[in-house]
Amino acid sequence: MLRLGVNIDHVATVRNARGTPWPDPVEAARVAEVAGADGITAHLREDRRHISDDDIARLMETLSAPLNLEMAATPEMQAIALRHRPHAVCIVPEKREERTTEGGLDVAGDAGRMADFIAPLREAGSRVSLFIGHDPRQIEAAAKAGAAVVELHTGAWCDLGIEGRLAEQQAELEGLRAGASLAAALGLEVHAGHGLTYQNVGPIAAMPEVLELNIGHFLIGEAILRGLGPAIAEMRRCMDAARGNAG
Ligand SMILES: CC(=O)[C@@H](O)[C@H](O)COP(=O)(O)O
Ligand SMILES: NCC(=O)COP(=O)(O)O
Repeated sequence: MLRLGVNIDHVATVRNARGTPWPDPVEAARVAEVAGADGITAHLREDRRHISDDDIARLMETLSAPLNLEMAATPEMQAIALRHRPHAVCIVPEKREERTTEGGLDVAGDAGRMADFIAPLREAGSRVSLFIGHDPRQIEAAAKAGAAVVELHTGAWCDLGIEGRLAEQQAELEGLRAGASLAAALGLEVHAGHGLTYQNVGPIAAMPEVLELNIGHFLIGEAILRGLGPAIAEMRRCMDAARGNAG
């Protein structure tokens, strides 16, 4: 079964554009759960541009589905994760000036620090995931650092499709396939996400090693047009069709 984690960050983006309490990402999480999301993902950025500390506290209080807290590898974020002990913590690279998460973590170049950062989170009971590209060096380093999961960054695959660079997109897909297979062989659970849409989710969902997709920006955009529940149902249909278990 391929799980769908719904990322609610950009409900908070709309809320924060006006400084009102609405739309509430926690209410969006509740709607997503009812619509069949297997989990909720929220990225608490250091600059708090969308999800806030209070959102994380309320998600922890009210959510039945597992929460996947995305965060940078900083002492501040580690303390927040240790206080809340979410089901999963996904460590992502973060740059203040970026529009969205660019590339994956450099685990190989920072192996000791990453292992030290992961250990207390794991001891606190959170499943630790590292958001990385498909470079074999990074996957091997993630396994050595003690991660339970790797989430493969699908952003480049998605962007190459938008730009019509189809040969390069195919090469990127081959890299993701090889990465998924290596990660599973090393005993890591494999997730994928970033930039996924109804149109491009198929080849990623079809990879047998991938057990979870985290999808946000596109789904929240679709929710404006057709409602969050129907948008999630359509994404689930696309995922199931690609996985070969369409009803
Ligand atoms: C880590 C990741 O891929 C997503 O959580 C994404 O970062 C959503 O947040 P932004 O759109 O602010 O990058
Ligand atoms: N980790 C990826 C994620 O949570 C959602 O990314 P996006 O669909 O908002 O690009």
